[in-house]
Amino acid sequence: MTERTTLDAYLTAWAGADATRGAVSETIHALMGACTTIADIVGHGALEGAMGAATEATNAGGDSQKALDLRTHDIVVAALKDTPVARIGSEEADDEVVFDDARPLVVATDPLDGSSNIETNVSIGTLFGILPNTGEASFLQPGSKQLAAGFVVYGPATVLVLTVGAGTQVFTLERDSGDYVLTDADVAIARETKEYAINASNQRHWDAAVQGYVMDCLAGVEGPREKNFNMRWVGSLVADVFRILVRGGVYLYPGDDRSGYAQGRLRLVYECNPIAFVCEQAGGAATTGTERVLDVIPASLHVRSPLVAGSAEEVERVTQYYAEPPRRSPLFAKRGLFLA
Ligand SMILES: O=P(O)(O)OC[C@H]1O[C@](O)(COP(=O)(O)O)[C@@H](O)[C@@H]1O
Ligand SMILES: [Mg+2]
Ligand SMILES: [Mg+2]
Repeated sequence: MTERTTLDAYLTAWAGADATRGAVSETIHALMGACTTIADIVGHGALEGAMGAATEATNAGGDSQKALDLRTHDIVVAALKDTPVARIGSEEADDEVVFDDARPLVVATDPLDGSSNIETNVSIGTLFGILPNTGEASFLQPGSKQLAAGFVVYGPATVLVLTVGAGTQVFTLERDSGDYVLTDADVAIARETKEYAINASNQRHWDAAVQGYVMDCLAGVEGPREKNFNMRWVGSLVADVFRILVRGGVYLYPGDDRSGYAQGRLRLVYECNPIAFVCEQAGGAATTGTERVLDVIPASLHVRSPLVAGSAEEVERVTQYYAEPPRRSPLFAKRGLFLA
């Protein structure tokens, strides 16, 4: 990269004299202050104490909250207190945090994504979506109304994946200066892929469409896809999607027949929508299986949604399994895999 572009320079150029864009820029700047603090905490690992320890508390989704879930929520809230943000909708608070409804924006956030990976020294992250403040129903706007969205991955490097609706950009935290430096401009997700990501331990609970899709991937060159697939599953949405931005792939968290999982595990407003916006702006796609994620009207702040996101052709292919009656590949019929 010949020219060094910082996040602040990028946002200043994008915002120009536009007041709304200025407010969005200020909000992203404040969010990144929080994320740098979180990156520092995460980077200390066990020296910070038991970050992955379960607390007594549970969130609206029924997950038991870890110490770092609560700490990161507090850090994000504190960082946005004196910004253009009127309200925060966070995974870790049942109710919205309301600052001042005269302000123009609201922020939806999953302050700590990948909670089950905290203790394992595997990448975790923070997701956010910024919406116009429309009052009490602000978080019930579809994801297509997001003014900006993205996520930070706390991995070997701390990276910010950001879209302000003008492509998807990757910035890397330069630890010495504290700057987020543009390291991959206008990311393009490969349209085709031979790699998928799904929690295969739930296979017996999947619907027929996902059963059929994965079965045909597993059939490899001898199957209907006529190519061998690889599988990767980090178990942190942010890390799995970052890999997809880098080398293509598709992430699936479908609904399944476990109790409470009819709409999958992920939350629409602060997980699926930011991912969908980032993927679409990188030339990829995101669907529930039957509907574009960004078109879904959220029933509530914490509502769940199935998610299939990543390489455009592969996402489209998954939607075909939902649209057409599932079939069994001859290979699987012969070998009896997955069959009752
Ligand atoms: O291991 P599971 O239960 O299938 O769920 C994994 C998924 O759940 C999540 O951890 C949900 O996010 P949280 O950690 O914010 O609850 C995703 O990051 C991940 O992809
Ligand atoms: Mg999450
Ligand atoms: Mg979380």
